[in-house]
Amino acid sequence: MADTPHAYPPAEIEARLSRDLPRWRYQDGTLHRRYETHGWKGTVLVIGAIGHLAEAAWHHPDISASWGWVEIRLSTHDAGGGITDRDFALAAKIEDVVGWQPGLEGQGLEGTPNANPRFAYIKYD
Ligand SMILES: C[C@H](O)[C@H](O)[C@H]1CNC2=NC(N)=NC(=O)C2=N1
Repeated sequence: MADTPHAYPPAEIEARLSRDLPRWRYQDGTLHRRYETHGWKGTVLVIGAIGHLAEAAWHHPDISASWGWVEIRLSTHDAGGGITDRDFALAAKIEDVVGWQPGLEGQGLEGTPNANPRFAYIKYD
């Protein structure tokens, strides 16, 4: 049986979020993040991306969604619902991938033409 991962106390969770994941919140015992989108297509694409990351990580968030938003809640079942390194690691990867704007990185990728409502799909915050 794999060791039970260490669960952090609230004060450490808050400090780590403030330092590393400022757009995430410690809410109802979970690491919580809300992403806004321009509509259903964007919402489904974001869910799909997070779904892949979760399966690759073998660590799965609770996901809720509607037309223009996706909410993520992370905790570790194997630690009785506590917040562990697994949650912070997956949250960081999700934030990197969903928030990725290659058009701002000057590496040759144009990025989504967000100024055009026909193509914009994530509301970057
Ligand atoms: C049954 C148990 O959920 C699984 O073994 C794995 C996969 N995904 C998981 N996801 C989350 N959030 N916590 C876990 O402890 C976990 N464990």
